[in-house]
Amino acid sequence: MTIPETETETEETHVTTGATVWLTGLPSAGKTTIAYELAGRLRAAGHLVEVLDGDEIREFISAGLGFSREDRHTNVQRIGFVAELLARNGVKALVPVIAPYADSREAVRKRHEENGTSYVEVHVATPVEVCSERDVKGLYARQAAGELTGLTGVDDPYEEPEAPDLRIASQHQTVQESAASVYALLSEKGLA
Ligand SMILES: Nc1ncnc2c1ncn2[C@@H]1O[C@H](COP(=O)(O)OS(=O)(=O)O)[C@@H](OP(=O)(O)O)[C@H]1O
Ligand SMILES: Nc1ncnc2c1ncn2[C@@H]1O[C@H](COP(=O)(O)OP(=O)(O)O)[C@@H](O)[C@H]1O
Repeated sequence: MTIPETETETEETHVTTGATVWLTGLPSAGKTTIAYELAGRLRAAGHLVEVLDGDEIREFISAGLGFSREDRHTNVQRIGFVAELLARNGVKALVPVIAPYADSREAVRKRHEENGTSYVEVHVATPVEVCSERDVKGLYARQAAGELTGLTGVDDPYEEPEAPDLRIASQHQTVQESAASVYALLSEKGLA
């Protein structure tokens, strides 16, 4: 069978080194913004990219789950499963998801290791004071007003990664600088 020329060209121009890049951090830390900025840069360089946005995942794959420790763990394992599938098949799976518990994140890392799939952990380490000022979705204000409990980093735990591949102090950087630092890390690791 003759492969149409256009398909051949498409295959040749795509970078197919897959990896999961997990951006963990507090609400409003900058996870989603950095993920989409990085996605644009990677796509421009020919990478296959998917962003597994926490809000979208909770609407579909994790519909019905809340924010208890158990539900957050289940949510993170489901996302980790999908990310690993994508990464194993040549996609850069960018995951801007809080993932507040170290054991949940470790289980995802282990699953990647078992499958020989690259996994990169980025801690978007914006301090809670800055996050609550940004308050992109108004969650910090709602918590302060007593309309919401169990907000990560305020009255619910966030276990900081002890040894992430990269820690980003987004309060001292532009979005472009933060995304560039993740891109540079991927380059160092031979993934970009
Ligand atoms: N109680 C509480 N704590 C933390 N976050 C909350 C809560 N209620 C709603 N939200 C919003 O839910 C968004 C998705 O959360 P995640 O799936 O990333 O959380 S988790 O990893 O399962 O803990 C998360 O998105 P981001 O703000 O982008 O981090 C929050 O905006
Ligand atoms: N260096 C930076 N990296 C990421 N976001 C930043 C940075 N500096 C300022 N911001 C701002 O912080 C906010 C982060 O929101 P968002 O990405 O939705 O956070 P999260 O996904 O962690 O909840 C955005 O308004 C973004 O423009």
